Amino acid sequence: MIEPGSGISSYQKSHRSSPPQDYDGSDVGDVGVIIKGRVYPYIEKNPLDLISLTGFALGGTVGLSIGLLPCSFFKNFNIYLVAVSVFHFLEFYTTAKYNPGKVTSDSFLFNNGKAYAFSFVFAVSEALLESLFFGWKTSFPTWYHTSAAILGLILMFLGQYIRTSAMITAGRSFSHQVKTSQNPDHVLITTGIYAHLRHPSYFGYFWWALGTQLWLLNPVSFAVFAYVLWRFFHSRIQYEERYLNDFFGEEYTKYTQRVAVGIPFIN
Ligand SMILES: C[S@@+](CC[C@H](N)C(=O)[O-])C[C@H]1O[C@@H](n2cnc3c(N)ncnc32)[C@H](O)[C@@H]1O
Repeated sequence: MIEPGSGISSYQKSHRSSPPQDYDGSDVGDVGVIIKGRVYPYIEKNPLDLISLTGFALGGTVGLSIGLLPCSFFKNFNIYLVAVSVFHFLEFYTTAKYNPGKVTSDSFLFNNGKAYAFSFVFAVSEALLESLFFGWKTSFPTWYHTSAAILGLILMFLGQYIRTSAMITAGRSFSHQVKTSQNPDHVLITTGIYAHLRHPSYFGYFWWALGTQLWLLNPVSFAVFAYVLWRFFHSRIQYEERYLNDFFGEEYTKYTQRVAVGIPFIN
């Protein structure tokens, strides 16, 4: 897990003996270093062998899922695997490009807790089991099966777009872990997608995840995801906003009065 900033820079922590002359000593956040005025990822938290293998596995999953589409009996499942792979790839890529001081191998967001892994296995199991036993899953017999799948696909595109836009807009103020102490480079973001949604990356993920279950025509997982994700984001937003109020005071309070969250029943 990423440690919160503690006043002494990550570079100083890891290179206590002799920093190079072009190191300007600034604390850029959690794990990055500044060399010649540019922020670089901290190498010890970015094992290149693991990162390249993860990239290969994600690319391989996309390639295989698309390549096997013609002989797949449940094509929505192949597209689902593509969407999940693209999601995990974009988590790392966007952090690496727009927030390099905080990128680590955890930025792929695979180590996201037991509940996350369990919900993936649950959704995949439901999709595959039902597709074996229920014809409606693969043949879309009525307009509402087709409409649910199309709505799911739209939510997946929209949710992914909004989540990635949020990470790009927030830049160095974004972190996968909620900050409980303010880093020197943490500024309040209220522009771009944050002018329309108060927690766009949560909004994006919430609707993306529900979209995947509509696309898979997974009624049980859809209900479970809706309940679990709503509860998770409800408490996470309350927790996160306590610290944002501490960091930014009245400016943040005014922002919360002006901009909504966009997840039902979360104010
Ligand atoms: C996983 S990011 C999620 C950001 C935001 N909740 C969202 O959904 O787009 C969590 C970090 O973002 C920071 N954060 C949330 N909203 C912010 C804002 N409007 N400006 C700056 N930082 C923000 C929090 O302090 C937290 O450490």
